[in-house]
Amino acid sequence: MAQTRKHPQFQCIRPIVLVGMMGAGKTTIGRRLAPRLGLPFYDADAEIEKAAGMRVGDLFELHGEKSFREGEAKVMKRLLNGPPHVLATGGGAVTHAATRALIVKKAVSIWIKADTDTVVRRATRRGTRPLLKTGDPKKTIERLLKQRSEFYANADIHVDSQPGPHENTVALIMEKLESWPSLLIPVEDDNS
Ligand SMILES: Nc1ncnc2c1ncn2[C@@H]1O[C@H](COP(=O)(O)OP(=O)(O)O)[C@@H](O)[C@H]1O
Ligand SMILES: O=C(O)C1=C[C@@H](OP(=O)(O)O)[C@@H](O)[C@H](O)C1
Ligand SMILES: [Mg+2]
Repeated sequence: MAQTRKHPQFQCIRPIVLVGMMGAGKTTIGRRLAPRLGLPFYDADAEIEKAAGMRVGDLFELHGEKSFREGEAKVMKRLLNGPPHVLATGGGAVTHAATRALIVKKAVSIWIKADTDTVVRRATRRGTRPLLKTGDPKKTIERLLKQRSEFYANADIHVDSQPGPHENTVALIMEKLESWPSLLIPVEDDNS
């Protein structure tokens, strides 16, 4: 569900897209970042689930990864062609060439990074990631990271997932966005 809070000091004029591996914290951090920017929050997986009327795991099981990727690309296109927002992508969204091009054209992208063991621990916690249900999760993560690193590395901003409260990672991202040219535009204070 989209969440907005008005920010009195600036308007963020481009979508902010979070990329990175499963378990890096895109959904968790994105949800907290959006109100700081006065933007609505969207999670690509949640949007796919809404459109398909089923959970990501069931989509993979019933229709396969290819069909999921098609749905994911459609959702990314719809959101990125809309007004500014914070968008947490699924870890594999960047494997789609048109999606990558759209991110470059429309958004400021942020790669949330975490080491492999951290990613494995976090991503396997709830058993909701179909790609980690079979085989050795660590080997799967290492393989996917090899395939995807060059795409993640193309992100405009790189941020290491911070230890401690989520707010630490949000604060680091805010710092970087504040110095990103022509992104946060000052707005008039109505009361002045
Ligand atoms: N900086 C962090 N420190 C500790 N735990 C985190 C951090 N970021 C995310 N998590 C936890 O890791 C798990 C996966 O996070 P999630 O936001 O779903 O990742 P993603 O969307 O990138 O797959 C969640 O349980 C979340 O609370
Ligand atoms: O890395 C991937 O291919 C996937 C990541 C998941 O999202 P998160 O990155 O939010 O876990 C979800 O889209 C699906 O399970 C596939
Ligand atoms: Mg997520």
